[in-house]
Amino acid sequence: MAADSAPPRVLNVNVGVLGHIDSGKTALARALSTTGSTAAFDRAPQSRARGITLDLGFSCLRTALPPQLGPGPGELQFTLVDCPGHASLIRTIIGGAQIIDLMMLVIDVTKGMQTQSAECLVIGQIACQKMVVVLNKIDLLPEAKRQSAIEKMTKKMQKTLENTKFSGCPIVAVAAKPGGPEAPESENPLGVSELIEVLKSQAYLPSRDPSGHFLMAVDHCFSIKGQGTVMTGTILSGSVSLGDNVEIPALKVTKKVKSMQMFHTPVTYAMQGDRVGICVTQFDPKLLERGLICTPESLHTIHAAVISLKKIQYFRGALQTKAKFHITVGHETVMGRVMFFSPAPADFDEEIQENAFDFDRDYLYQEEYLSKDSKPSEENKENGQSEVQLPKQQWALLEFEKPVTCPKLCLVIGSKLDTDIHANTCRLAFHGVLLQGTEDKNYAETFLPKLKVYKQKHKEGQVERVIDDYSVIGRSLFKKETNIQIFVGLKVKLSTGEEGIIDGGFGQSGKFKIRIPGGLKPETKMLLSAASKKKSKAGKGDANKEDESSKNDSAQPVTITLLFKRYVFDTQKKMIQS
Ligand SMILES: Nc1nc2c(ncn2[C@@H]2O[C@H](COP(=O)(O)OP(=O)(O)OP(=O)(O)O)[C@@H](O)[C@H]2O)c(=O)[nH]1
Ligand SMILES: [Mg+2]
Repeated sequence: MAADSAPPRVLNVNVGVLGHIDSGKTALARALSTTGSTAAFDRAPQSRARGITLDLGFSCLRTALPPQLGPGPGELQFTLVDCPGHASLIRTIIGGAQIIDLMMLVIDVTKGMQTQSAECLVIGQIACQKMVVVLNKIDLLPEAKRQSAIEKMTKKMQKTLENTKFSGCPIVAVAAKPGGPEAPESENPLGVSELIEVLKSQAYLPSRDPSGHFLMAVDHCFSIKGQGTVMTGTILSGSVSLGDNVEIPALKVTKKVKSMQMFHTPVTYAMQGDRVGICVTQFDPKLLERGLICTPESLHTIHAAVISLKKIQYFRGALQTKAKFHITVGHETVMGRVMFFSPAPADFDEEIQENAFDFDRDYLYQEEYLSKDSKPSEENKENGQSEVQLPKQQWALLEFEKPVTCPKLCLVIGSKLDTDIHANTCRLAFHGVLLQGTEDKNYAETFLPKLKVYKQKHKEGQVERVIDDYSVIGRSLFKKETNIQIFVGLKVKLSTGEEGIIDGGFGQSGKFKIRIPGGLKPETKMLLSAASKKKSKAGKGDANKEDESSKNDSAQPVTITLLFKRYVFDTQKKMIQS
C-alpha cells in the first residue's frame, strides 16, 4: 500500500532584515519574497504615510533544500522578518532579533556603517547566530567605479566585523530597487539570486525544541469575520496543537485554539521557530497589538530581578549603580533602576555560573559595573595594583518602574533610549540573562533581604597610648557623637600586627579602649613609649602644642584598622566580620 504522499518537509528558517533607516530593508524583503504576509512591505497605513517601516513585516521565500540540511524531498522556507530602521523603534528591532536564526545587515553601499547599523550589529551579536552583510543600492555607484567601490566597502565591513563573532561572514552586493522609488516595478533587482544562494549556504538546522512551555511572540492581531481573532507570531519555545488552551498573560485571559495556519496553509500543530496564525474566538484584537501568549501560568510578571550581565563595548560611559535604564526584558521594555554587584574580590577568578543565581553566598556591592575604565578599588591600591582587576561575572539587581511579564532566563538588554537619536553613539548599554525574578510587589521586604550584597567598610584610627601589656587607648576611628557601644566586640588590627577587640568608649571625645588578647609585642611598646616621650617633651603643659602634636599623626607610629561588612539590604544594618 503506497504510503499516502506526506506533504514535502518544509524547514523554516527565520531571517532578520536589519539596518539603518532607509538602507533598503523593505525593498530587499520585497525583492526576495515569493509570499508576503498580511502586514508585509509597509502595507500598514501609518507606514505608508510616514514612508518608513514602523513594525515588523513578515514575508517568505521558498526554495529547494540545500544539501547541508539533509536529504530531500523537502523545501527550505526563509521567513523574512523586516525590521524598522528608525532609531526610535529600537525596541521593535530588539523584539524582532529574538525570533530570528540568521540576520541580514543591510548597508547602503554609498554610506557604509551608520548609527543604527552599529546598533543592529550589537543586537545581532547578542541575539543571533549567523549574519550575512548586504551592500545595497549598488545601482547608485557609477558603472565605471562600481566594482572597486564595492570592493572598498567590502574591505571596510570586514574590518568592522573582525573583532565580532561574525568575522569573515559573507558580504553580498545587491540593488534591491535599482533606480529607487521612481523606478518602474518592472525594473529587475541586481544580485538577488546570488544573495539567495548565499542565504541557502548559511542556512542551518536551528535547534528547535518542542518541549517546554509554549511561548509565542505575537506581532499582529486582527479579526476575520465569521472566524474569530487571528494572532500571528513566531513560536519562541514549546509547541501548540488545535484545541490547546493558551493564555494572554498581559490580559489574564485564556482562550482555546480554534484553528491555525502557516502562510495560508491550515495546520494542526506548530513548534518552536515556526511562524503561525492562531485563531481564537470572543477576543477583541485591539486588546493585543503585540505581546506574548503562552501555556497558562507559565510566565511570571515581575517587579524586580537579578540578572547576570555584560557591558556592551560600544557604549560610552560608565554603568552607574542607581542609574535608570530602559530595560528590554524578553519582548517588553520598561524603565528600571540598577544596582551592580560582583563576587567578593577573592572569587573574581571563579568560573561563570550560567543560568543560575546562588542566594547563599556573599556578593560585593559595586558603585558601577567594573570595566577596564573603572578606577582601581581601595583594595587594588593597597595591593599596589594599578589597573582594575575584573571578575569573570557580574550581576545587577533591576527594580522595574512597572511590572513586566516575561519567561524565566529570558534575554535582557539595558539601553539609554533617551539619548539624543542624532548623537552618533550606541545607546545599548548592557545585555544579560534574567536569572531570578520576584512577583512580589513588596519585594523590598521579602526578596531583597535574601540578596547578600555587602559593602566593605574600612576605618582607620591611631593608638594614642598604652594602658598595660593587654590594652591600649585608640582615637580618630569614630566621630565624637558616634555611639561606640555598637562597635564593642568588633575585631581590629594594629599596623604592628596585633589583633585587638574594641572594649568600649573612653572619655567623651570618641576615644575607645582596645583589648589585645595576645598582648602587645615588645617592639610595639617601644614604639609607643618613644612616641609618648616625644610628645610630652615637645608639648610640656602647652595644650595647643599637645593638640598640634596630636594632629601631627605621623608621630603616632601605630595605626588601628577596623574592617567590617554591612549587607546593603539588612534592615538591622548589622556589622559583620567574617
Ligand atoms: N537606488 C536605489 N534605491 C533603493 C534601493 N533599495 C531601496 N531604495 C530606496 O531607498 C528608500 C528606502 O527604501 P526602504 O526599503 O523603505 O528602506 P528601509 O530600510 O526599509 O527603511 P526603514 O524601514 O524606514 O528603515 C526607498 O525610496 C527605496 O525606493 C536600491 O537598491 N537602489
Ligand atoms: Mg523598511
